[in-house]
Amino acid sequence: MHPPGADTVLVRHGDLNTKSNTVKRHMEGLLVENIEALLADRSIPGTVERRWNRPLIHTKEDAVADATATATDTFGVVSASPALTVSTEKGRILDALAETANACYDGGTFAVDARRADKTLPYGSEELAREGGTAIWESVEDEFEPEVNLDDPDLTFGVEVREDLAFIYLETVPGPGGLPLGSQESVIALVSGGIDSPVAAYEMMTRGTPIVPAYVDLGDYGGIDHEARAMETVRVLSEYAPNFDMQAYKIPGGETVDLLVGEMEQGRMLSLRRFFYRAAETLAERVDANGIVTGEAAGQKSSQTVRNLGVTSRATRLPIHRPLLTRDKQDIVATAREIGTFTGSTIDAGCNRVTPDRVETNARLEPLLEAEPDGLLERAEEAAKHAKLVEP
Ligand SMILES: Nc1ncnc2c1ncn2[C@@H]1O[C@H](COP(=O)(O)OP(=O)(O)OP(=O)(O)O)[C@@H](O)[C@H]1O
Repeated sequence: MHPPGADTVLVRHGDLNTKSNTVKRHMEGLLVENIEALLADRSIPGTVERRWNRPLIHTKEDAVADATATATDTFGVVSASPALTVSTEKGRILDALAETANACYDGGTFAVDARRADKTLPYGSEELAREGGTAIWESVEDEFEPEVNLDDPDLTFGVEVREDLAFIYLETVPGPGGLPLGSQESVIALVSGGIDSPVAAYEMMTRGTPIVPAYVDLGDYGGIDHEARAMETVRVLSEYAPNFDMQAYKIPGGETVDLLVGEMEQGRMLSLRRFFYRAAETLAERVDANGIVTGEAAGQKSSQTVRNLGVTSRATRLPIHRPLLTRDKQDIVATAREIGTFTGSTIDAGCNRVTPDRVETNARLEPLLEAEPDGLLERAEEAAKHAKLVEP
C-alpha cells in the first residue's frame, strides 16, 4: 500500500554503510546499475537517482509497486518503500499525512514514524510525529475511532525529511540485504537442479558474488530432464542479474559415472564429489573464477557428513563455499520457494540412482584413493576442458 500520488521508491542498503567512503561510493554505483538493469529487464519505467546515502527510484504512480518489488529483488537492498514526495515545509507534510490517511486508513491503530536528516530544519522529528498524528486523527475521526499505538500499530505512517524533500510512506518491504552483485569476484556454482544448489548460488549472489553455473552431465544417470531442471533453476537465478552473463557450462561426466558405478561400491558418491570439485576447479581457471559454491549442508546426506566433506574437499585447492552448511532442509525449501527456484527443482527428472545400497559416512582419504579408479581427477580436468556453454 502506498500514499496516493506516490511516484518515488526509497531504497535502503545496510552493509555498504560499514565501508570506507571510496568503497561505499563504488558499491552504491553498482547498486544503482543493478537496479536500473532490473527495471529495464522488467520494462518498469523508472530512473534511479543517487542522492544522499541512498538511491531513489523516480517512477509513475501506477508503476511504483512494481518498482518497489524490483528494488527488493536487488542484492544489497535491505528494504524499500513506495513514497509520496513533498516539500519540507511542515504544513505541506501535515497535509500530505492527512490526505494519505483519508485514502488509506481503514480503522485500527496507527503511529507516525518521523525521521529528520537535516538538523537545520525549524522543527524536530518528535514535533513532526506528534503534529502528524493529530493531522491524521482529525482527517479520519468523523468516519472511524482512531487509536494511536506506538508499539505495535496496524498502520505506520513513515515520514523521512531530507535537506530539500520529504517522503511519506506506509510500508517498508524487506529486500535480500547483502552487497551489490559484482562487488566481489565470481565463483563456480555447481548446480544439480536439486533444491539446495540454486539456493546456495543465490546466497553467494546476495554477498555480491557473480556465479558461473556449472552442471555435470551424469549420462544415463541424469538425462535430458535432469539437465532441463538444472537449467530452469539457472534461468530463474539469472532473472535477478540481467546485466551479468549467467550462461551455464555443461561438464561431461557420463562416462565417469558409469566407471564409478562399475568399479566402486561404498565410496562411490565421495569420488563423484571429488570429480565435481576438481572439474569445477579446472573450469574456474578457464573463466577466472575464485572458488566453488555447492548446496551441501553438514550431515544432510551421507556424502555430507563433516568427515566426508573434509575428505572430499581435498580434491581441490580452491575454497568450497557452502552457504547452506548449517541450514535445516525446511528452511532451505522455504528460501527456494521465496526466490522462485523450488518449482524448477522439483520437476520430475526420472533419473537413475547413482547412490549405492551401502553408503560411506565415515571416509578416510587413503582408503578412498585406493578404491577409486586411477586418474579420476585427471579425468575431471579433461572433462572440464571439454565443458560447453549450454544454449539458453
Ligand atoms: N550433476 C551435478 N552437477 C553439478 N553439481 C552437482 C551435481 N550433483 C550435485 N552437485 C553439487 O553437489 C552438491 C551436493 O549434491 P547432492 O546431490 O549430494 O546434494 P543435495 O544437498 O541434494 O544438493 P541439491 O539439492 O543441490 O542436489 C549439490 O548441492 C551441488 O552443488
